[in-house]
Amino acid sequence: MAEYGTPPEVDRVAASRAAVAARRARAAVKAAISAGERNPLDVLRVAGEDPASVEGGIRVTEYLTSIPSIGVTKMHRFMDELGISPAKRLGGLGRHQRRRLRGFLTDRLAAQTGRHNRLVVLAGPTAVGKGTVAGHIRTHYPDVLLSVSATTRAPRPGETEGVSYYFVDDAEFDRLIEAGELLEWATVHNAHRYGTPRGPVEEALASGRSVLLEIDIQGARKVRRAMPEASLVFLLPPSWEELVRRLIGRATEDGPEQQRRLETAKVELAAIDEFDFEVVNTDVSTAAQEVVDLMQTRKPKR
Ligand SMILES: Nc1ncnc2c1ncn2[C@@H]1O[C@H](COP(=O)(O)OP(=O)(O)OP(=O)(O)O)[C@@H](O)[C@H]1O
Ligand SMILES: Nc1nc2c(ncn2[C@@H]2O[C@H](COP(=O)(O)O)[C@@H](O)[C@H]2O)c(=O)[nH]1
Repeated sequence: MAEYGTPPEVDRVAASRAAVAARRARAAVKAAISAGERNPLDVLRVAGEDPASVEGGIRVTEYLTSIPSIGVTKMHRFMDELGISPAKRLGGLGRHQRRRLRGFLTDRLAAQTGRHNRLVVLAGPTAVGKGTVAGHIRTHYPDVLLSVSATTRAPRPGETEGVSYYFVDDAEFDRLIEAGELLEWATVHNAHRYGTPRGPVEEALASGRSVLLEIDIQGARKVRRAMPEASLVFLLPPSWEELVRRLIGRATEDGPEQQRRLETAKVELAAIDEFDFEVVNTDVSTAAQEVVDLMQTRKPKR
C-alpha cells in the first residue's frame, strides 16, 4: 500500500486544519496576555526554551500589542528601539534580541507596578565567589534580605545554623517539599539537596524589601518559572584558570569532588544566555555593588 501514498488533497486538508489549530492556539495565548492571565515574561521564556511551541510561533509584533497599554504606534517604536524586524517570531529571536526584549519588558512592567527587580538571583559556576559576594552584600547592604537556604549537607567548620544554612536531614527536607515550603529546590553536584524557604522571601518582597537568592543554576531556572519578574544574574570568573585556582585554594573539597564540580562548571557556564545580567567577579566589593545596583528603584543598566 505504501507506494500509493496519501492523495495530495488529504495532505492539504490536514495541513490547513493544523494551521487553523495553531492560529487558534496563538490567539488564545495572546488573549490570555491581554486579560492579564499570562505573564508576558513567562510567554517569552517558553518561546525561548521551545521555539516550536505555540508561544514560539507568535510574531513579536502581535506579542507586544497583546500587552495592555501597548498599541500599534508604540509597538513600532519599541521594535525599532529593540532592533527587531517585524517579521520575527518569538521563537526566532537571537539571544541578544531576546535579552533586550526581556529587559525592556521587565523595566516596563516594573515601572507600571512600581516594583523594580526586587528579587535577584545570583548564580554561577562553583567557586566563582557567589557565597563571598553574597556575604559581602549581607554585611554592607543590610536592607537586602539574603535568603538562607535549607540543605541536607553537613555543616563545614565555621558555618552557623540559620546563618550559613538551615542544616536538615533527608526526612525534614522531604517534609519541606511536601508542605510546599520551598520556593525551589535542587540536588546540587549530584550530592546534596538545597532549597529556598518560601516564607521569608515572600514576606520580604511584600514589605518592599529587596531579596537576594544565592543558588545554583537549576534553582535559578525554577525561580524564573515561579516568578518571571525576577532578575537572573550570572557571576563570572575573570578566567577559567582563576576559577580553578579559587576552587583549589578554598580547599573545602577533595580532589575527586573538585573534578566533579569543574565538570558541572563547564555545563553551567554554557547556560549564561538564559541570564539577564552578567557580573564579573574580579573584585568582591565591585561585584557586590553591581549586583545591588540591579535592585535599586532607578532603571537598571543592562
Ligand atoms: N573576587 C575574588 N578574588 C579572589 N578570590 C575570591 C574572589 N571571590 C571569591 N574568592 C575566593 O574564591 C573561593 C570560592 O568562593 P566562594 O566559596 O564564595 O564560591 P561559590 O561560588 O560560593 O562556590 P560554591 O558554588 O562551590 O559554593 C573562596 O576561597 C573565596 O575567598
Ligand atoms: N538550587 C539551590 N541551590 C543552592 C541553594 N543554596 C545553595 N545552593 C547552591 O549549592 C551549591 C553548593 O553550595 P555549598 O555551600 O555546598 O558549596 C552552590 O552552587 C550554591 O549556590 C538553594 O537554596 N537552592
